[in-house]
Order: sequence, then C-alpha cells, then structure tokens
Amino acid sequence: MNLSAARERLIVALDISSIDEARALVRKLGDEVVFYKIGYQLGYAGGFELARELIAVGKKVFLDLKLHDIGNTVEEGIRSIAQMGVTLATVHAYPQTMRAAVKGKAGSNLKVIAVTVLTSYDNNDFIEAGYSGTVSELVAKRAAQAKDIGIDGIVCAATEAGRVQEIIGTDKLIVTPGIRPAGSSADDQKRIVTPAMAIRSGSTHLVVGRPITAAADPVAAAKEIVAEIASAL
Ligand SMILES: O=c1ccn([C@@H]2O[C@H](COP(=O)(O)O)[C@@H](O)[C@H]2O)c(=O)[nH]1
Repeated sequence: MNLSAARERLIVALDISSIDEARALVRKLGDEVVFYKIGYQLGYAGGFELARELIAVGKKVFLDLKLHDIGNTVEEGIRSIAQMGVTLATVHAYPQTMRAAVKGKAGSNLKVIAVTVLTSYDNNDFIEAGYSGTVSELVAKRAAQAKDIGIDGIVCAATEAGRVQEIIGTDKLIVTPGIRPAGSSADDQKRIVTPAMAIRSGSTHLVVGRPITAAADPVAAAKEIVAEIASAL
C-alpha cells in the first residue's frame, strides 16, 4: 500500500471559522495531511495568513474562492493569488472567466481549476436554477470548454470523473469534492462517492471536509480515508 502517494491525493477542506481552531487541527493532523483547502469560511476569518503559514512549513494549499466576475477582475485576482505561492485556485467554469484566469496565472506555478456544477446540485436543483438539460451534460460541456481554453483541471463530482477524464485527458487534474466514506452522512452534498470509488473513477484529488473535520477523531478519520485511497491506487 502506497500511503505517501495516497496522502498526496487527499485535500482536507479547512471549513472552520476560527484561525486558532484551524491551526490546532492542522497540528493534530500532522504528517497525515499534506494538502489543505481554504475557502470562504476560513479565508474571510484570517485564512489567507494561515495559507502563507502552511506553505512556509511545506504544506500545499488550495485556495477555493471560486472566482466569477468580469474578465479584468478575475485576471487580476488570479494574478494576486499566484503571488501567494498556493498550489491550486478555483474559478467557475464560464468561458470568459476561464480565459481571464489563464491570462492571470501566466508565468506562475499556480494551477487554476474550473468548477463545473457544484456537487450540492442534482438535476432538480439544476432546473430550479434555470438550466435545461442535465447536470452531467453541462459538466461535460464545461469540461470540453475548459480543455480548449487551457485550464489546468476540473472540479466535478466523482460520479462524472470518468467522462471528464475522457474529455480532458489524463494529464489534467480532476478534483472531486462530495466524498463520503460508506455509511457517513451526505450532509448538503447530492452527488457523493466513496474515496475508493472516486479514485477508481479517475479523480486525481479528493476534497474531504466534514468527514474529517467534524469526526470525533479527525486523525483516525484521515488515516482511514488515506488507507482507502491507497487500496484503490
Ligand atoms: O462542487 C463543489 C465545489 C467545492 N466544494 C467544496 O468542497 C468542500 C466539501 O466539504 P465537505 O464537508 O466534505 O462536504 C467544501 O469546502 C465545499 O466548499 C464542494 O463541496 N463542491
């Protein structure tokens, strides 16, 4: 079992409102977790400073701000993010937005990945939001556009990872949230997949939040997920 390769595939979502609690959790998780995601909840509570601290001690950081704005704002926003030294950042998978992001990251090591359809959406939510067709059709369309535009990877549910891999190829990232170990609560996620199935479906990275951060024993939960990922590699 290659546990160290498995650890590289796990991204723990630090969805916590307090920087001190986030620091304490990172300390507790120690070497078990090498890649952290910082989104709105922690980002707007001082998480950008924590991102810099994590990078300084050798962790990888995924800044998940899901940018979507006029082209100039996205381009300059991504340019600023690229200077922070984070590994990954997200934009929504709208063509204008993705083109602006590709310009903004030019010359940096930042990888920008595009969120296709949020994993909390099913086909009913999709219709309610005014879209026609199905979630999987739009995911496929946006993945093809992202590939043409030169985005580094896709965020989708692992239910769509196989199809997305066929579209974008094996050299791009396929980052999948909505990961739930068998028997755990779906919470507000609608398109959920177990860690092993996500890897077998072609996910390059799995984003896991509450199954680890809200676990009674986060270290044990992370170890179990790493072992499950390793079993599927
Ligand atoms: O489609 C998406 C895009 C991003 N996310 C983010 O991933 C984590 C998932 O957390 P869980 O607690 O494991 O549900 C969270 O930070 C979301 O903002 C997503 O879930 N779906």
